[in-house]
Amino acid sequence: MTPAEIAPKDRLIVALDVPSVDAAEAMVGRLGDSVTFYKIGYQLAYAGGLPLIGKLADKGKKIFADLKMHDIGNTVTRGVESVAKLGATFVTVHAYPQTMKGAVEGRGSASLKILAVTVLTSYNDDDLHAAGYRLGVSELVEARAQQAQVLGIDGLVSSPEEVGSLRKIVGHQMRLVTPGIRPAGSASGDQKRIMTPGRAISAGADYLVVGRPVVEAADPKAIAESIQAEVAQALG
Ligand SMILES: O=c1ccn([C@@H]2O[C@H](COP(=O)(O)O)[C@@H](O)[C@H]2O)c(=O)[nH]1
Repeated sequence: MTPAEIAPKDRLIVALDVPSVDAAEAMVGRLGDSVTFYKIGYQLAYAGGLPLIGKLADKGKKIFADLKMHDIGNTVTRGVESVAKLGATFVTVHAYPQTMKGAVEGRGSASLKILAVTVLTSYNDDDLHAAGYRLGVSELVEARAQQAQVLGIDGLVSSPEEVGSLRKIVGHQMRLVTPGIRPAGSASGDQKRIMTPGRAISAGADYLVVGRPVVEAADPKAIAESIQAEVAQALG
């Protein structure tokens, strides 16, 4: 599927950042047919949420397993081989060369797509320097994107702020998936590189990941639908 063929509604990925499988199933029930794509990350995965991948996939939903793997190459390869059997559409690894190489090997010819997390959206230049990096956010994101492309990674996770420069590097061959999305007026929380849904799509993002603004809303379905409407408007 080319990016242009992705329906506006399918571009919203709701992060099921909730404490239990029961809470996740209740949220999916409240969102109903409005939301087609879900992300399962640390909070739910470590609360027994991995079997939900197959369960939701059987109901026609797409699942992004945001496991952010990072280990020695062989362990990543074997981990990705296991995830490939769960029914997820995307899985994340951190964008380190050995890790990405191991992940591509583990994916083999499976339909699972590997996304490399470039620089977490809660980081700015100061955070990177404090962690011992010489490069700033934009330089590190670009360097990692180039490595990811050479290694055969399917897509990149970055903030929407980097999407314009990433498109110039990777063209339309790789999916660009952006957390750090905040509808106008919503709290940024710990996110430091943020954008509204409409601006992120106009910048060239393929998918938007939204957690707290949806799952902590009084009416999650209404917020999800308003984000999808903003996406559709930005796509024209
Ligand atoms: O760089 C990254 C990579 C992953 N995430 C994940 O996305 C969601 C965002 O949730 P919000 O509540 O909308 O901030 C969350 O699950 C993160 O683990 C990210 O934010 N940044």
